[in-house]
Amino acid sequence: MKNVVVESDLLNNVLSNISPLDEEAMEQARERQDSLTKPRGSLGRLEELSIQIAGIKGGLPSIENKAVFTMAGDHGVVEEGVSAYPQEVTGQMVMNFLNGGAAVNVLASEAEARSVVVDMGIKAEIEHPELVDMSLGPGTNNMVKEPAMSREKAVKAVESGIKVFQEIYNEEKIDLVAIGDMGIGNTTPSSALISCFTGTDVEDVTDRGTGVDDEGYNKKIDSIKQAIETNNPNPEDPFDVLSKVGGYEIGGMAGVALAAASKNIPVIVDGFISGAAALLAYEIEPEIKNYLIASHDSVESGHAATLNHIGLTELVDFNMRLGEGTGAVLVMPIIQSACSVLTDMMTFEEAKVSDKD
Ligand SMILES: Cc1cc2ncn([C@H]3O[C@H](COP(=O)(O)O)[C@@H](O)[C@H]3O)c2cc1C
Ligand SMILES: O=C(O)c1cccnc1
Repeated sequence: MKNVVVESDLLNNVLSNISPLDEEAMEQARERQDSLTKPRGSLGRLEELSIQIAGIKGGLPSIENKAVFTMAGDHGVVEEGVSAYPQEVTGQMVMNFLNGGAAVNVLASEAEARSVVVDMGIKAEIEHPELVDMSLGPGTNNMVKEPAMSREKAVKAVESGIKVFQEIYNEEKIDLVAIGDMGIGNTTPSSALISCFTGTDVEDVTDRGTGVDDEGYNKKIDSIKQAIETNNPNPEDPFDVLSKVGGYEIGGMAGVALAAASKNIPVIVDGFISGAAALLAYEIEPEIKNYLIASHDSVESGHAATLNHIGLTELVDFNMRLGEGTGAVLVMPIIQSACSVLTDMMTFEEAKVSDKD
């Protein structure tokens, strides 16, 4: 673990329960893969995935219950003109999630995954029985002028993600988790976080998000640079970085990921923003790396810096750049297939197929 001072029993308890993968279970899975009726290694990434998940779960994996956590937050920095869309879209999309009309709903339904929608701090006031209210306020401060949030709120954001996960998990066990985001402007703090944690130049981790024009793109780069200069986040201290240039939903997603890993559950990372959250979780506890599965290669160019830094390789590249958890739920059936191959295929001996000499 990094030298992080964490002022939270809840968080420290979760972190202490993120263990190295079960090597024995992985070796057994590897041996079983090699005994199944196929040339060795012929199912490629599916084999690797099944071995990883066997290591996470400590035995032959079976995946039944799946959930996607879509965490929403608003961002003070939108007043700098960094997004192509107006801020009210955040709340409107949260309503859309609750009414089942968004891309993540459709894809989650295909994957038979439960959709959990969390208000981590949006401007709109929404009353809905299905909305999980963890609001830390009506959006962050404008990070160009001041820290996006206090350190207390940064810790609370991660704790809130942990609490949401634990509550849902206690209702019904989950075998596979996806993290997703909603928050107009949130590619801006994501780029800032990624730049700070990976040491990559701001220009190289900043892209066009919802599709800003050249003017918006330049404002975005200037805002990120200014925010980093004004607040001087310490890259060695993940909560300092989150508080100064982050977002509530980014902290929330990191909390969900850490809590899921502490229960031996694989966590599927979606795109750019969810990637920034995974990176934050990794900076808090590097051991989480083994629990992460990168779903897709976001069009947002800076995503590669995140994946390279953690050491992840995406499963698919579908030219997607939406967020919400869409890419993550899309690959759920692939992950499930990987596990089914390991558990349900017959061995050469069982199927009476001749193995190679
Ligand atoms: C209708 C709509 C639905 C979305 N769903 C996810 N995002 C995505 O776009 C936003 C980030 O891009 P930027 O930083 O450029 O604002 C986030 O809300 C992200 O989840 C959406 C954006 C829009 C407009
Ligand atoms: O990769 C993503 O998740 C993404 C990229 C751009 C805008 N919103 C989300």
